[in-house]
Amino acid sequence: MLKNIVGLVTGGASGLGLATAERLVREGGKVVICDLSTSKGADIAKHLGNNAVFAPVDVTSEDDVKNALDLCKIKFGRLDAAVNCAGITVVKPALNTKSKVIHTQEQFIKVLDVNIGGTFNVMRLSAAMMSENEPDTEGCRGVIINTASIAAFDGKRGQCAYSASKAAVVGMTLPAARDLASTGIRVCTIAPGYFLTSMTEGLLELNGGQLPDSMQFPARMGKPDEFAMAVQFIITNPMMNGEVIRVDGAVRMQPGANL
Ligand SMILES: CCCCCCCCCCCCC[C@H](O)CC(=O)SCCNC(=O)CCNC(=O)[C@H](O)C(C)(C)COP(=O)(O)OP(=O)(O)OC[C@H]1O[C@@H](n2cnc3c(N)ncnc32)[C@H](O)[C@@H]1OP(=O)(O)O
Ligand SMILES: NC(=O)c1ccc[n+]([C@@H]2O[C@H](COP(=O)([O-])OP(=O)(O)OC[C@H]3O[C@@H](n4cnc5c(N)ncnc54)[C@H](O)[C@@H]3O)[C@@H](O)[C@H]2O)c1
Repeated sequence: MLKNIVGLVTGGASGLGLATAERLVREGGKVVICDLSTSKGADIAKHLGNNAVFAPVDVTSEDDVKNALDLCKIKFGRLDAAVNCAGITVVKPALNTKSKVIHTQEQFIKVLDVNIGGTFNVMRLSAAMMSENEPDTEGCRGVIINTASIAAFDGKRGQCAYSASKAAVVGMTLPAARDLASTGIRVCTIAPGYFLTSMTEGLLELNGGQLPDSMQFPARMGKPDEFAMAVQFIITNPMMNGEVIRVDGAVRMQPGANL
């Protein structure tokens, strides 16, 4: 149960973030859906009803995130959980050994800016708002959940930028938990494997409809709500802090193309 939990979910208009927003509302909570102004976030919030509101946010923008937190305060009065799902990827070898095309520095930096900078921006500003909460019986004032990827550990060819960004999200988990412990704010990271979202759609087709041999069990793509179940577990378990959890069916990515 997430009754009366007020959450803020970035990337909440699609995929894993959307599933998280839907589960929050379904389980009795409230949610600020943060996503790009070009996303379907407004329609999604309207569909979810009075316990959901949309805030147009680029997670790399301090003003956008501050405006979303102000909206959260006005609409719901507090913030208990921030879930960073917003993220992008670039699939490109540092050097394509066949075409001799070199990965651009701009593309590399852009991925880091959104995936690392955006995550940190939301973490720091959300923590400031959570620190105003009255602590619960455990002394807890809030929880922050970031999204890495198994690519942080098993990066494939073409994933230098993406894997670097997700390894950084992994790397921030413990220091952030240490920074915020005295305020009673917990910080965890989920490292998903293959989940069926718009980010991964077409991957299976590109792979000739074949799942990777390294997929163990269950031998299928994950469902976005199975990610949201992990979010609910972390929110509701006071001992979950400073840890990274792979949610991947024991898959370990191999070097090659696609999956
Ligand atoms: C361009 C579209 C690609 C597919 C789109 C994928 C969308 C990505 C969505 C990711 C979302 C994140 C999901 C989540 O976090 C979990 C994951 O990370 S899922 C994994 C997602 N997959 C990827 O990110 C892509 C992985 N990489 C590739 O698909 C390809 O490597 C490439 C980057 C598209 C480059 O393709 P190619 O240039 O054809 O090179 P290949 O890697 O396929 O190799 C072809 C051939 O050459 C040999 N070779 C290539 N590079 C090297 C090298 N540096 N050294 C030695 N040999 C090399 C390679 O062995 C192959 O030979 P073969 O095996 O065929 O004999
Ligand atoms: N799908 C998977 O298999 C998988 C696996 C591991 C990790 N992840 C990670 O999970 C997160 C969610 O991915 P998804 O699969 O749901 O992808 P998705 O593309 O369906 O959703 C990502 C959302 O983030 C939003 N977004 C992108 N840049 C933004 C920005 N600058 N500001 C605000 N919002 C922004 C997009 O508009 C989109 O709605 C990402 O961080 C991704 O790297 C996904």
